[in-house]
Amino acid sequence: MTLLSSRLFPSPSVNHRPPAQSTTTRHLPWIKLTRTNDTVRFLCSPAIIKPVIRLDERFVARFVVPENAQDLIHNGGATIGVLGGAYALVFAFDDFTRKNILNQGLSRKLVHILSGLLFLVSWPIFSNSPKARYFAAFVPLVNFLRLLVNGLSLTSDQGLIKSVTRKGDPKELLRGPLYYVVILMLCAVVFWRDSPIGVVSLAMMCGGDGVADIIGRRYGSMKIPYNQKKSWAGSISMLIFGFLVSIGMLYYYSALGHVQFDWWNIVPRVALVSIVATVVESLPITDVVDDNISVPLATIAVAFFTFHH
Ligand SMILES: C/C(=C\COP(=O)(O)O)CCC[C@H](C)CCC[C@H](C)CCCC(C)C
Ligand SMILES: Nc1ccn([C@@H]2O[C@H](COP(=O)(O)OP(=O)(O)O)[C@@H](O)[C@H]2O)c(=O)n1
Repeated sequence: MTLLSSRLFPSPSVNHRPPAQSTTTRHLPWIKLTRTNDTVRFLCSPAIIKPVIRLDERFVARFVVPENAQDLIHNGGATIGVLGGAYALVFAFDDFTRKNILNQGLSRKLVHILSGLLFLVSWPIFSNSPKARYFAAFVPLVNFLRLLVNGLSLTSDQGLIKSVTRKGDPKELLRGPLYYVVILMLCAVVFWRDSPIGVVSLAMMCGGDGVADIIGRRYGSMKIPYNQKKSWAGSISMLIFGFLVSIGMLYYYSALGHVQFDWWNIVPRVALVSIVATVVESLPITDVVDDNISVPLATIAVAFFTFHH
C-alpha cells in the first residue's frame, strides 16, 4: 500500500492547542481515507498512485520549462519587440516627412542616428545565453532583406524608401543603408555586449557620423583643407558626439553589469578611437568606400589594438 498524507487548511501562523484525537475512516474503491484531526491519509494501491504520479510528472513537465526553452521564449520575444521597434521607427519618420514635420534629409539622418543607437540600447533585453546575440542580429538581417528587396524594386515600401533615401531612388537602399545594417549584424555577432569594440564602433558610425552630416550641412562653411566636401564643424561635432555617446553606452552596459571598466584607462582610449574614426570619416574616400564601411571598420581595427593593448 502507498501512504500519502496532507494537512487540510494548515494554519502555521496561528498557534492553536491540539484538539482531542478523533479518527474517522472511509473506504472508497482502491482508496482508504483516514482523517485524524486535520490530517488525512490516503491508503491506496500502487496501481492507483503510480498513474497519478505519472500524471503529475507529465502535468508538471508541461509547466517546468527547460532552461533552453526559457531562453528561446525570452530571446524570441525580445527579437519580436526590437523588430517591431525598427518598423515603428521607420514608419514614424516616414509620417513626419509626409506631414512636412521633418525634411527628408533630416529624417534620414535621424533614422541613421536612432536606428543603431536604439539597437545598442536594446541588447541588454536579450538573455545571457551565448546564442542571444544571434537573436539580436536577426533584426538587422530582416532589415537587410527588406532593404534588398526594395532596393531591387522587387517590392515597393514607399515609407522605407522616403525615410531612408536622399532622393527617393530605391537603388540608394543598396548602398549606405545596406552597409549600415551589415555592420549592425557584424557588431552584434562578433562583439556583442561583452566588448567595448562593437559598442564604440556603432556609436561612431550611427551617432558620430549622423551628427556630422546634420551639423556639417548647416554650419560647415569652413571646409577641411584635404576634403572640400567635409567641414571642421561636421568633423568636430562627430568627434564630440561620437565620444560622448561611446562613453554613455559603455556606462550603460557597465551599470547593467555586462562589462566592468577602469574608467581612467578606458576614457583616453575611447578618445583616441573617436579621433581616428573622425579622421577616417573626413577623408575624401566616400566615392570609393562608403563611410558606413570605412568608419566602423577603422574604429574596430583601432579599438581592437587600443583596448587590447
Ligand atoms: C538611413 C540609414 C542608413 C543610411 O546611412 P547614410 O547613407 O546616411 O550614411 C539607416 C537605415 C536603418 C534601417 C532601415 C533600419 C535598421 C533598424 C535596426 C536594425 C534596428 C533598430 C531597432 C530599434 C529598436 C529601433
Ligand atoms: N565631417 C563632415 C561630414 C559631413 N558633412 C556635411 O554632411 C554632408 C553629408 O555628409 P556625408 O557625405 O558623409 O553623408 P553620409 O554619407 O554620411 O550620408 C556633406 O556633404 C557635408 O555637407 C560635413 O560638413 N562634415
